[in-house]
Amino acid sequence: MTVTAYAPASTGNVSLGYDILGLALAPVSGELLGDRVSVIEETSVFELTNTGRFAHKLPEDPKENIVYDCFVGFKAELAELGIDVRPVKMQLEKNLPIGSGLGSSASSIVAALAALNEFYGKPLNDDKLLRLMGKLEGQISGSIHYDNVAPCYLGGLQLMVESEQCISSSLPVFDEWYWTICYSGASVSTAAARKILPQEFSIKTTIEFGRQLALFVDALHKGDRVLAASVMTDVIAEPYRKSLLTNFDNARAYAESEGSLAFGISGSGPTVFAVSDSAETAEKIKLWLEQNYIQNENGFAHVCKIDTHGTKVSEDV
Ligand SMILES: Nc1ncnc2c1ncn2[C@@H]1O[C@H](COP(=O)(O)OP(=O)(O)OP(=O)(O)O)[C@@H](O)[C@H]1O
Ligand SMILES: N[C@@H](CCO)C(=O)O
Repeated sequence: MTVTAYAPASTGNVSLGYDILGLALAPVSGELLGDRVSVIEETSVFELTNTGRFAHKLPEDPKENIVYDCFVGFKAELAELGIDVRPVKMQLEKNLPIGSGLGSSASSIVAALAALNEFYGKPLNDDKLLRLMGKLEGQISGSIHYDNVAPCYLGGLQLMVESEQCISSSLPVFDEWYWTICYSGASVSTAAARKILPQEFSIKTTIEFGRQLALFVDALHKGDRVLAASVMTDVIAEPYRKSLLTNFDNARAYAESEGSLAFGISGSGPTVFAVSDSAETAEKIKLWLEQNYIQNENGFAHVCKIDTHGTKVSEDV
């Protein structure tokens, strides 16, 4: 029986929470914005076929696809439980662009592991799966960060806890907020965008980062949208990364002139996001970004809400 998992796009950092905050995205149009991975059947040799809009951007060798590493990692975890996993035939529908800032590798990893786990009767619990997802994401970006895999798998707005007991905790969200996202069509390597950041920050920046994050979480729990929006600025990555993004300052200036509540880089970019409290403003910003931020035929924009469901697994998706 074929098992298919859909894992949504995600925004890491959310400006103010570098590596600590992430949220899952669902276009209000109802379109899917995420990868789908199917486990079709057991076979004698591992097989992977790629379909979808961005399949042609994937490595040609299936063994260089992160989905293969997911299979290898999953097999090793099950071996520790005394369960033997035979090679499988898998399919990846690659709907998210690579190096987009939308958690593209995370989406493939999460969908692959969720589908494998379901196919084998759920031998791994959420915690084990999340730790494995983080490890595989770290393999690609150079260091483990859960701010894409956790919201992608669990849905909602997630705060990275990373304790022995728990990887991630779900935060309250504002249903009134719209998240306009726009991918320019360029590719930014997450590993490279991490390398350009300083290894140390001043005490002033450190205090500002902590203050903002604390106030944001407090504001979410109090339901104070004005306070939450007022601290959504990025003192860690944006000052260094924005030079990688063509037309970033103009895009921010336009979004702010239209009354957006916050504007920033999604993950390591080049996707940007704007938060608005009306569908009309969100659509207006989307239109401007489509006309002025997109650079080539690979780009796109969506008005989204937070995807509170996360990964969906089904035997007949
Ligand atoms: N299924 C896959 N999906 C995405 N990238 C993959 C996949 N398999 C292998 N890769 C490789 O992993 C690397 C992903 O790079 P990177 O981490 O910069 O992109 P990303 O995860 O798509 O970024 P982002 O999180 O910003 O969307 C690329 O070198 C790509 O070729
Ligand atoms: N927190 C990660 C997200 C990458 O999508 C980073 O900004 O490098």
